[in-house]
Amino acid sequence: MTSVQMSAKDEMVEQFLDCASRGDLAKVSTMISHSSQLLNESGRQGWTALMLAARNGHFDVVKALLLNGCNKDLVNKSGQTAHGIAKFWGHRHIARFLASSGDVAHHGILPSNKLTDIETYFSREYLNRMSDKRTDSEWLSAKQSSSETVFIVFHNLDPFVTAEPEDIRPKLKLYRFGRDSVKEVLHQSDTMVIFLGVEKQECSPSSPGSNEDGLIAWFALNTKKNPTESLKVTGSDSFFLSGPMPRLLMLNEDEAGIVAQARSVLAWHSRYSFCPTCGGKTKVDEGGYKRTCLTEGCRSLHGIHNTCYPRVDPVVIMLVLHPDGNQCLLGRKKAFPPGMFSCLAGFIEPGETIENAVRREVLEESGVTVGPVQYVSCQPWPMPSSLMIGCFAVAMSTDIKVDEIEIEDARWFTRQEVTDALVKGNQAVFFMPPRQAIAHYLVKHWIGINANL
Ligand SMILES: NC(=O)C1=CN([C@@H]2O[C@H](COP(=O)(O)OP(=O)(O)OC[C@H]3O[C@@H](n4cnc5c(N)ncnc54)[C@H](O)[C@@H]3O)[C@@H](O)[C@H]2O)C=CC1
Ligand SMILES: [Mg+2]
Ligand SMILES: [Mg+2]
Ligand SMILES: [Mg+2]
Ligand SMILES: [Zn+2]
Repeated sequence: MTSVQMSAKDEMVEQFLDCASRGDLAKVSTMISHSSQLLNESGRQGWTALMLAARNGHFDVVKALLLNGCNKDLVNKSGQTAHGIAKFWGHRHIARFLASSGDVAHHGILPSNKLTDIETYFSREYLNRMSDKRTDSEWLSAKQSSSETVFIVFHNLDPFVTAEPEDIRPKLKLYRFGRDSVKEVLHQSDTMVIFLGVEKQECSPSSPGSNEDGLIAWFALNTKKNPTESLKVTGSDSFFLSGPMPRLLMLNEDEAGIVAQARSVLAWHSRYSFCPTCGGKTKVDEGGYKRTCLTEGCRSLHGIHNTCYPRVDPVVIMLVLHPDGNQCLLGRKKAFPPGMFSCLAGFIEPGETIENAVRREVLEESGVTVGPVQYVSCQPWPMPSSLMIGCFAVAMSTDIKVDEIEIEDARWFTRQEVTDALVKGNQAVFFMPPRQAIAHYLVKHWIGINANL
């Protein structure tokens, strides 16, 4: 190696150590991404970047260095580790972090990556959406007139259901109408009709000859006026499932997914009557999955516009885990029923990754800094059209400062406390959202109870 190369390397190490010492996280991260060998380099007196960052209280830099795999056990010429240095200079969080869980990703704070398949309520796909058929208007109208087609009916976005008395836990079933029972409603001018899909072959073995392709199509209708009088209903215990939440959580699991799909699309139609680009009238296309502007020359008619398609709002919902691995962070929104605590959550903003949304929302709502984020599972939430993205997140700081506008209280709860809340129900000091909510799944998964139970 020539002396020029040597000095270039020395210069880079010096620059790297200087950035760590000053807490320049952006520069440190860029330099590591170019040369990970820098991580364990040392300068004067054997001080590494980790020691310098720990000395000067730069938590973010310490975190980044560790997450990138630097060795936290190195000692300088005075025999000090980064942990000893942080402790000596009074940076409590850093010392605690370095001591107990410095190498967070590998110290078992996050449950193992090997997740059993978590199937959340609203996520089961009972139907095959057959999106390729949405543009086949002939096929769609043939299916609408088929006697085997199933229609489900909503009134102001509330599904028409029937009680299943034979079940131990009372569950509601969607009332499945035939073509003739909804004929009148289908022809009313305020009725919105959308195509949902066809029954998967394994749940409806085709009976040859009964109809052309043997596929049983499902459609959903929504009306503004109460259509009860025009519907032909047999049996007595059937009704529109109206009232406050958690009414939609009372459906059987197979059909909850159908309602998630239908209700979100129907809610979109009920809210986006006019073209968001020009304010003009629109027509419904593609089996209800598109609204096309009727104004000639409207910009929304060229290219793909998200104003024309049903919306989905991504939300992060996260169980924040304490660096000690034994506590999790739960909070209370003012609107929650007294005594209920849940995971923190928030809408993902434009141009934001899932991980950054988790970090931002947790910091905004609780003042806690988050490091590693791990995706766990997700859940469609059709009130009206969120996708709840469930994650675990490891806390890098533990002091709580709630934002007070959104969250009225946030606390660390031990494994034992959340286990009691899930198992003991009313006798526990607090309670969690019902088992159908993804917050419940996340907590169960963390404490190692089968989340699908
Ligand atoms: N199942 C559970 O345990 C929990 C579920 N949630 C759900 O997660 C969702 C998001 O949580 P939040 O804490 O309310 O979010 P958040 O923390 O982002 O705050 C909500 C505020 O964000 C703004 N906002 C930004 N984008 C929005 C959008 N697309 N739609 C509506 N408001 C938007 C509004 O000002 C709103 O008041 C809500 O639908 C909530 O019901 C929230 C907490 C716990
Ligand atoms: Mg929130
Ligand atoms: Mg928020
Ligand atoms: Mg927000
Ligand atoms: Zn338009």
